Amino acid sequence: MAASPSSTLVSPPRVDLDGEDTSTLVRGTPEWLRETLTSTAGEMARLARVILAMVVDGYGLSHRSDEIVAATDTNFRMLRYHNDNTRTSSSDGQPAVGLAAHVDGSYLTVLFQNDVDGFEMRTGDGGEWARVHSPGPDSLLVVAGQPLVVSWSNGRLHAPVHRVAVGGREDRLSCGVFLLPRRNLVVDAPPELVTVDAPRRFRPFEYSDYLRFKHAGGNGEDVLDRFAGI
Ligand SMILES: O=C(O)CCC(=O)C(=O)O
Ligand SMILES: [Fe+2]
Repeated sequence: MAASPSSTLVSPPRVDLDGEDTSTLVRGTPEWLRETLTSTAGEMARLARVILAMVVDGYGLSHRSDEIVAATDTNFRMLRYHNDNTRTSSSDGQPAVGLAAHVDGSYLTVLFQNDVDGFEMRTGDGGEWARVHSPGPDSLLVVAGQPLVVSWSNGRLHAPVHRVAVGGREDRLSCGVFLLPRRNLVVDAPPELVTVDAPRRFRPFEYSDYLRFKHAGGNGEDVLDRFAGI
């Protein structure tokens, strides 16, 4: 059996960067770190919005990008995966897992990590796990989430199943900005992306309803199809 995620994952509450109070981000941390975290999180959120606008533009919908980007929220999360050499792998040969396999419920997620790899994506439909090696400290990883698959690509983009494997010599540290549709936004494919050759793949839904369903219905790749697939 792989180790339970909760035994290795230190997950502070997510922080709403667009809300009034970001103090929970850094409660009890020194001023210099507070400033670093706040500005890092803010820049990552800005980048996430630029990338969303690029995706929207890329589908020929640049006239909509301001409106789409304005209807987003972000939150920031810091994660520490404790090194534990005793659990390098489980009895079935699988690596110990620090964060269980899931798909993201954000439009997109921008991740930054220290030099301890562990992020893995499942290739194709239920295929092998592939380790994503960080090319260096100047790099960020961008992961598409399910709302992006629905609304800004009508199924053309893929939201990968991913997880974090642990077992190295040092702790893995990562932080991520999650760019989310506003809770009451209706997530839907724009008419421009629905054609005879590419019929509508998902029914429109309110984002908060999707989140509720996802939290109750698990993290599997099929959540979106079960919830809104046509
Ligand atoms: O910590 C990581 O590298 C991945 C985190 C992640 O996938 C998530 O929080 O959704
Ligand atoms: Fe994720």
